[in-house]
Amino acid sequence: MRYISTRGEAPVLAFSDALLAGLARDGGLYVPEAFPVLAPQQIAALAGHSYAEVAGRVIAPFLDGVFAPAVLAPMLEGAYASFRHPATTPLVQIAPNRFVLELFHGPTLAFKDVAMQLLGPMMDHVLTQRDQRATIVGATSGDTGSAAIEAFRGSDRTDVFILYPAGRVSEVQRRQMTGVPDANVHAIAIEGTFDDCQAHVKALFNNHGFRDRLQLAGVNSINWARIVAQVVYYFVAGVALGAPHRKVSFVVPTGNFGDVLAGYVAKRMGLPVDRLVVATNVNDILARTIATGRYEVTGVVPSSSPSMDIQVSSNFERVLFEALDRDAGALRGLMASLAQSGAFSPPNAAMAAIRADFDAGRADEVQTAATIARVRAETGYLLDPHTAVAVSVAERLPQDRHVPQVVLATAHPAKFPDAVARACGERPALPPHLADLMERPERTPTLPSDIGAIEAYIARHARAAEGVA
Ligand SMILES: Cc1ncc(COP(=O)(O)O)c(C=O)c1O
Ligand SMILES: N[C@@H](CCOP(=O)(O)O)C(=O)O
Repeated sequence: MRYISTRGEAPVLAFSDALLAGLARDGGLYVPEAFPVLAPQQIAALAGHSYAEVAGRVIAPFLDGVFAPAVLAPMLEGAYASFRHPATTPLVQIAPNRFVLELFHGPTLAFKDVAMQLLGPMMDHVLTQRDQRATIVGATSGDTGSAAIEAFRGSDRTDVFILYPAGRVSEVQRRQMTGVPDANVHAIAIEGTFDDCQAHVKALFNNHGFRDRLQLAGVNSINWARIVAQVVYYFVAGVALGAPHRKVSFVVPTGNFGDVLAGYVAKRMGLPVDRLVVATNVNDILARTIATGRYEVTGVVPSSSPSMDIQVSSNFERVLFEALDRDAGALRGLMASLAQSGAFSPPNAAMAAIRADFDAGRADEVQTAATIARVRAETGYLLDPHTAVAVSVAERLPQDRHVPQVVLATAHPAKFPDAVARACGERPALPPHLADLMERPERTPTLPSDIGAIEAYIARHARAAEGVA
């Protein structure tokens, strides 16, 4: 399996290079040359296996044989041993034919751990083989940052620089990043929005001199390995609910489009997915695009689901590439229009292709809070605000009673205690391993939203340019 850029002008890479590359050198995103397909018998045979075993079978076709089976199996076992639930990502029924897929049992209480706990050892393995260091740069609206820090803290091969929007993540999210003492971890507050942070990360990759000197690597969902690792839980949930013999729909709280893209990849790989529902908060660029056919960036509005306070949605580029029949030139045109005017309109045929797989909806702040309160009162289940956005959207869509609907529960409610308390009067407690989080000393510089200042900070603190000691 080789990896090509959505913009068609970057080198074709093997998996191990795509793993370390982050953004492609032409500004595009890496995708596999073709999607591997699992036959119905192979999908049926996933039933009854552990999460790590299913992961091995789903991920293997993407890996180019980079990891020998004797390396990959323990890597996967180790990654998912850090989860606090024996099923890793359990399904919980909350209504007739509606389930939540709990993705938050990892160390930092959000779905990002599912991929990041694997990305850490994968990168470490490749860097060790090459006797190389990397400088990891990432942007976060709250969850990617803590998951990446947890996965890479203390590593001698990597320094981690995470840009987060000052004052726009929850206190728990901030402290999970800033309360980590390891010297290779740098959580940097940026005076701007998540979109600013993400634009800066892309600018760092697009500065090829800086990128090569610091050996930059990315852990956002621009990294294809993040997407692949997330494909696994769609198979796990689908098989548990009857796939390949029965279709399943997924409702996905969405910001950067990485998670729902993983569902699309699962479908392309043969999982019988009926609908993929993109659920947004008031930052609804994706819901608007799917409704109107025009992708138009507006300002980011802070919400009670801050991890989805995103307007420039990176991975939409990957699905657009597919919808354009992989016409990289046409994609470059749309991206040039985005850069120039903050908007583009895909051709009608591309929008029709997108709508063939995706539905979309939005939930505002009142709907989100009301959903948390009502679901708690009616079922006893406590939703986090991101999951509540998706449940609210799911409840307002027509549902096929023959198709089970899975809502992805992307975060533990204890990450957002203030928003949950405002909604239903209860303040969820952090699990024991984070019980002292609020007392841990914080370490976080604040920088202006300025690429020069960010580059200078990273260059001063990264060890990659020095080589391996
Ligand atoms: C809790 C939570 N839910 C949903 C999302 C949206 O996921 P994606 O950006 O993959 O669309 C995020 C951030 O990515 C998140 O942290
Ligand atoms: N919601 C994310 C934003 C970054 O998304 P990613 O999937 O591209 O890493 C966050 O919580 O940081």
